[in-house]
Amino acid sequence: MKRGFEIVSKYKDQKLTVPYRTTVNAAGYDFESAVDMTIPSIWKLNFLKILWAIKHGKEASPEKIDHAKKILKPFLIPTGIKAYMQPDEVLIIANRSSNPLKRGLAVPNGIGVIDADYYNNSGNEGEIFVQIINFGITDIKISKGERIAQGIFMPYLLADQDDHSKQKTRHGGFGSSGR
Ligand SMILES: O=c1ccn([C@H]2C[C@H](O)[C@@H](COP(=O)(O)OP(=O)(O)OP(=O)(O)O)O2)c(=O)[nH]1
Ligand SMILES: [Mg+2]
Repeated sequence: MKRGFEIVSKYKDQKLTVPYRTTVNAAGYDFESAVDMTIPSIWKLNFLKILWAIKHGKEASPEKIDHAKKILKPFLIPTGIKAYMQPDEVLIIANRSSNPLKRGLAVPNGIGVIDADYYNNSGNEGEIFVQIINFGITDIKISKGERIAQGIFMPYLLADQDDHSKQKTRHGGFGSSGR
């Protein structure tokens, strides 16, 4: 077992498909969305943010601010997939090139870096999410089973100055190691 994909336990009975390549020499394994979801247009989201700020201004309570942050956050599409690989390998998540052209969907982090130690981490079992922003003017519906991004396994190199004392055990993703 060198590298590959598994379905995370939360989705085990939901008939998900593990990522697959669609042509003989494709570098990327296509990932499908694990859920139906709508990605609202960023224009609409920003408009809502402005309305919200005008309404609540500085007087908003911390609870209200938390609520607003929740509904206005960038969208993470769950894939229900985790990836195992060798310790000196990484899985790069890249957008499909058709997404910006046809649907106005971009990956705001440019590429996603899925670390080998993300697999089976204690926080979220290593579920891979695709961060997506809809820069178009209409909301976009994503259906369960629709291909949304692709993952490419790569080897990575260490620097001469690599400092073990800075390295902790991973317990999640998306800022789990702090700011
Ligand atoms: O598009 C992405 C990018 C990252 N991740 C997961 C896997 C990765 O191993 C982990 C951490 O990613 P990264 O190091 O890029 O983010 P961070 O903001 O530095 O978070 P952390 O503090 O958890 O390292 O989040 C995803 O599921 N999808
Ligand atoms: Mg990190």
